[in-house]
Amino acid sequence: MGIWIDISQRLDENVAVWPGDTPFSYKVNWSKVESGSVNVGQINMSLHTGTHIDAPFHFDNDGKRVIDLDLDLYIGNATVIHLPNKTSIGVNELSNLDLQGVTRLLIRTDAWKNRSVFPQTIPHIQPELAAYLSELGVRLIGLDLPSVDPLDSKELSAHHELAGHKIHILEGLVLDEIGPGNYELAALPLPLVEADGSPIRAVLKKLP
Ligand SMILES: N[C@@H](CC(=O)c1ccccc1NC=O)C(=O)O
Ligand SMILES: [Zn+2]
Ligand SMILES: [Zn+2]
Repeated sequence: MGIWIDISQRLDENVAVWPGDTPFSYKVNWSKVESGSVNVGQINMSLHTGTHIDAPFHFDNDGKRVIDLDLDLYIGNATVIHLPNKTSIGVNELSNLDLQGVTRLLIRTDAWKNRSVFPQTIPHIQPELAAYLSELGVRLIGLDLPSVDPLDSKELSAHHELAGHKIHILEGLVLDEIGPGNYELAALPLPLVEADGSPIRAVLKKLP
C-alpha cells in the first residue's frame, strides 16, 4: 500500500506571493486568555498564494466560481511528467510521451528553485497545447509554477485557451521529489462561494 505524499507549499509568512499581492499572515485573533477557553486564529492571504486552483472567474468575469467547479476534477488518477530546462511547453515538448487517456496531467519543470522568492521568469504553457491536451482527454493541468502564462502576460492566453477547452488549472505544486509515472491525486478546493481561486492541500499516492 502506498503512502500519501504532500505536494503542497507550506503556508506561513515565508510563502512567496505575486508581486504587490497580499502577504500571507496568520494570527491568534482571540487568545485563550481573552476568550477563557480557546485560541481562535485568522488568516489573511491572496487566493493565488502557494498551491492553489484557479477558477475561470479569475480571468473571465462570466466564468465559474470555485463553488461551481466539479470535484471530480480534483480527485483521481494523475500522470506526472518531468520537463526540466524548457523556456516554454507546447506540443513539441510532449510529442514523445504517450499521454492517451490521461485525465489529470502534472508537469514537473523544476524551474522555481527557491520557493520563498517569487520567480523572475518561468516556462509558460503555449496556448496551442490546450487543444492537443483536450484531444487526449486531459481535464486538469497542474504545474510547479505560479502561473501557466508568462509572468508579465496581461492577455493570459494559456489560461483562456485551457478554459476554452474545459481544462482546469492547478498551480504552485511541489514536485521536486516526484518521479514521472501514474498516481492518485487529491487536491480539493475549499467551498468558497464567490471566489476566483482557492488554496488546496494537494497529495499524491503512487499507483502500482
Ligand atoms: N494569473 C496568475 C495570477 C495573477 O496574474 C495575479 C495574482 C495575484 C496578483 C496579481 C496577479 N496578476 C497581476 O497582473 C495565476 O495564474 O494565478
Ligand atoms: Zn492562480
Ligand atoms: Zn493561473
